[in-house]
Amino acid sequence: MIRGNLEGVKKSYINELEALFEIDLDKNLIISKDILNVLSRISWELKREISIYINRRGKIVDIAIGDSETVNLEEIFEKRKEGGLSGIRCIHTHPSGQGELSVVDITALVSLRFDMMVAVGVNEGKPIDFSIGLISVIDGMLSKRADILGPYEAGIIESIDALKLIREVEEKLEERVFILEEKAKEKVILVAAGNDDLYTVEESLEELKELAETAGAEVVFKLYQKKSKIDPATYIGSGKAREISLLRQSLMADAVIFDDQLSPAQIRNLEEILGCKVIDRTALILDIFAQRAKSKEGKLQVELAQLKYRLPRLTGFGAMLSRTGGGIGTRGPGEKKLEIDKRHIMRRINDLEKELEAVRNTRQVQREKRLSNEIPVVSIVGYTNAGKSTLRNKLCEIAGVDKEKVFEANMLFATLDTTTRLVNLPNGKDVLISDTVGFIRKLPHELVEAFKSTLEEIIYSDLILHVVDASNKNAEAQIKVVNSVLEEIGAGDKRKILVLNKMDIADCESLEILRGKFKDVVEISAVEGTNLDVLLKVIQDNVYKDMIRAKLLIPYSDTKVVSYLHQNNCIEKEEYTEEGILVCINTTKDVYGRIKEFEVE
Ligand SMILES: Nc1nc2c(ncn2[C@@H]2O[C@H](COP(=O)(O)OP(=O)(O)OP(=O)(O)O)[C@@H](O)[C@H]2O)c(=O)[nH]1
Ligand SMILES: [Mg+2]
Repeated sequence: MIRGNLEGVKKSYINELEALFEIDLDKNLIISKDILNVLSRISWELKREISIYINRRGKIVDIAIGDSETVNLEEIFEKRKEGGLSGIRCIHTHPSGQGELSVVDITALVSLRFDMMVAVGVNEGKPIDFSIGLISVIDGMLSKRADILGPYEAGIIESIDALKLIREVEEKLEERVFILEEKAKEKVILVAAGNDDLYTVEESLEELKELAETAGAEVVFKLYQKKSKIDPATYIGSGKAREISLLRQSLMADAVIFDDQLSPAQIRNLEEILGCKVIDRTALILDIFAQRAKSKEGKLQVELAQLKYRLPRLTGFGAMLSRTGGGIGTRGPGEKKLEIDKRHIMRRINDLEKELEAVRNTRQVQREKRLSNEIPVVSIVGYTNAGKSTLRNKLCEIAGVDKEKVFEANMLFATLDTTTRLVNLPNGKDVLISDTVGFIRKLPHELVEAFKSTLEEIIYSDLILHVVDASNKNAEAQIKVVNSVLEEIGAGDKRKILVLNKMDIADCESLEILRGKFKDVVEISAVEGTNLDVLLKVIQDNVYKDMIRAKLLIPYSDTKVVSYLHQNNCIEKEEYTEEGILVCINTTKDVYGRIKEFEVE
């Protein structure tokens, strides 16, 4: 619909202007010459200004006849970032006038935060010249002033890259907009598609909602499409995408989050259609990890994963958004901003890999030291929020040798760094218990890869405690996910104990089902400390399963061996005789293997 002062305007002109809505402009152009010619001719005939409003995708969103003051512009605006540009540019004619911006034009520009304001001088029905106004950025914020380019000759209008000019403004804004976004929660729409697998689509969306909220977003709508075939271009069908686009505008959402990993092309296409930031499940999880990572190693790993994820996605619109977007899906580790230059990124990836390699070597050394101590290592693994950290802390509380606590919280991925503590078993022997990062369905491959050095701890452990939130209705599916991640990292064959946690709040029915499906489970409540003595005993039985009892005679020239045995806490009796020290030990195969030459009957 054409708006404004239509009094006495011939129907043919209206029709001609209306036909312009059908044209898809090159989004980089301020406006095409063809359209400008039409506007100039009609404007000249009517002796009235004509304004045309174009969004970032090159779509004409409104056309108005008369002064810009006579139309309500607010209605056509897309909701954009607080403190940022509106996403709409305005091009208007000055019939029998100059292509210069008037005070009214500049006021409209700064108060409505247009991407740009362009005035075109028209004479004898033809465009003559034009000027461009862009809001000046002062101290990282949009000011009340404008920078004016031109006037230029109308003929060159197609040679100017409009998006480039807009981006330059936004780049200067970047920091401020980022801060503003951190305060205001981003409104997001969640979308899932596909068939039910382990989870139903609804359950999957529920989990995505928790993830989105963990990342700091506000979910304004959830929708799903049950579909067996995924559209290679747009993931969901393009009709559905257009539907979401309208929904997004009416709900004023800032981003749409998809419950899957999307290809770079899918993200680009969806951003085009939806006109907003598109975040996939991987980017979302990476974002949460970026917020959580505390240790140097954790940060390095997350940054590496993010860069590897972003590298193939740094083109076109996406690249621009990743610079100006801020907020969910684009947060970097720490305060650091990601650079868009691919070469920079490759270099950074290279450096990170080297740094991580060094960290990995240190871990290796620590591990070897630990192995030579022969203290068995027990890794606690499980789905995120299963209660791993709570259990580790509780075990330390009742049997710990050192007491430093691990962060536990009712949120996803509270723990990112593996932490290891010494716990004393009922038989007086020690085990090292390490808490690990939680697993999740569709764990991004980039993360598994980057977190290898942390996850390697699991491969080298003697026993795995697989903690399950028995109160979660998806417990069984979560068990499967954890098992498949364990397979993926090469820990599939490790000795495992299934620990059903949160017995205090689990309902009987689902417990029965779990008990029926999985044998040899230990049922506990980490919070209430129920059955932890049983768990410790089970750990002991497993870790010290292949214990060997032996009697040794160690000559006084080899007292080092005795200290070694002491270190490993395996001496049951010690007696000083004339020939040497007589000791009875109860120990693991490994320790036994090292000292068996001293065995006596
Ligand atoms: N009712 C009940 N709540 C529990 C129990 N164990 C843990 N929780 C709660 O579950 C939430 C998650 O506990 P965490 O120990 O942080 O879980 P986690 O597995 O370490 O989670 P991530 O580190 O995020 O992967 C917390 O709010 C705990 O208080 C339990 O036995 N019963
Ligand atoms: Mg934890």
